[in-house]
Amino acid sequence: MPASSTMLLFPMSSECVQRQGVLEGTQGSLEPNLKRGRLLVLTGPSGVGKGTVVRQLRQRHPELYFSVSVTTRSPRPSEQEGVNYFFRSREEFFRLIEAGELLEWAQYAGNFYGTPRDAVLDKLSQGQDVLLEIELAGARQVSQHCPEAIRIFLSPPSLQELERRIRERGQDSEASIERRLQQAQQELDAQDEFDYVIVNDDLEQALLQLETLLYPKWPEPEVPAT
Ligand SMILES: Nc1nc2c(ncn2[C@@H]2O[C@H](COP(=O)(O)OP(=O)(O)O)[C@@H](O)[C@H]2O)c(=O)[nH]1
Ligand SMILES: Nc1ncnc2c1ncn2[C@@H]1O[C@H](COP(=O)(O)OP(=O)(O)O)[C@@H](O)[C@H]1O
Repeated sequence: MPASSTMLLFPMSSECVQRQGVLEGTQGSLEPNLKRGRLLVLTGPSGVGKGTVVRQLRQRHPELYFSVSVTTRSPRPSEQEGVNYFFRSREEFFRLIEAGELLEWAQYAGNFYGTPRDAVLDKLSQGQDVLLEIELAGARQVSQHCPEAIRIFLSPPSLQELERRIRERGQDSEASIERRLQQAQQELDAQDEFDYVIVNDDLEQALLQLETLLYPKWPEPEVPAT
């Protein structure tokens, strides 16, 4: 597994924000010095622990806006409408695509998933950091539109452990588990495209790495000796 890369974080600036101005009809009227939020993209194979990491991160950083996606997948017993996803019919999902209401969308393991555009762009323009937890094809679309997005790949310690986690979670049918595992290798092969790779072996360590890269503590200025 590749180690975490050491690229610096970039502030939100160009295309994504310009598109935002165009889309919202606000270009030119935006406060030039308004601090933009950062767009953070978390990707990784099913079962690696994205949801677990995101839950913990949100508890520690309630100021982070988590984008709730739209999906055509049926809710799992533990999931709630509007909290985990907006669960919609395929017809409604395709209507959202047609209406340009999704920032990105993709098909994954037989279902469709997409990011509601307006909420994300509103929060960014208000200076709030936004977190997307999305799969590979969606992450690639975001990279094209918003090259400043900070892309993080969560990787498992091994494929065996990945399978163990998906099975232990006990939320998916056997067919759905098979589809997710088939997809996993393709996703792992693409991890070098990301700005950072974090291996989720020990959960606390992975969270710490994620927090360190998202919220780096700048060195205190040295106090001159008197
Ligand atoms: N492209 C895209 N992928 C999404 C979106 N929301 C969730 N996903 C991804 O879809 C995949 C399947 O999600 P889900 O059915 O919840 O399964 P899980 O990852 O096994 O918990 C995961 O990789 C999610 O990160 C979205 O809005 N857009
Ligand atoms: N570091 C870890 N070590 C062991 N188990 C983990 C770890 N991170 C997550 N899990 C477990 O793995 C399973 C899948 O995690 P989940 O967050 O649902 O993955 P994803 O959202 O990526 O599909 C869950 O049962 C979760 O408790």
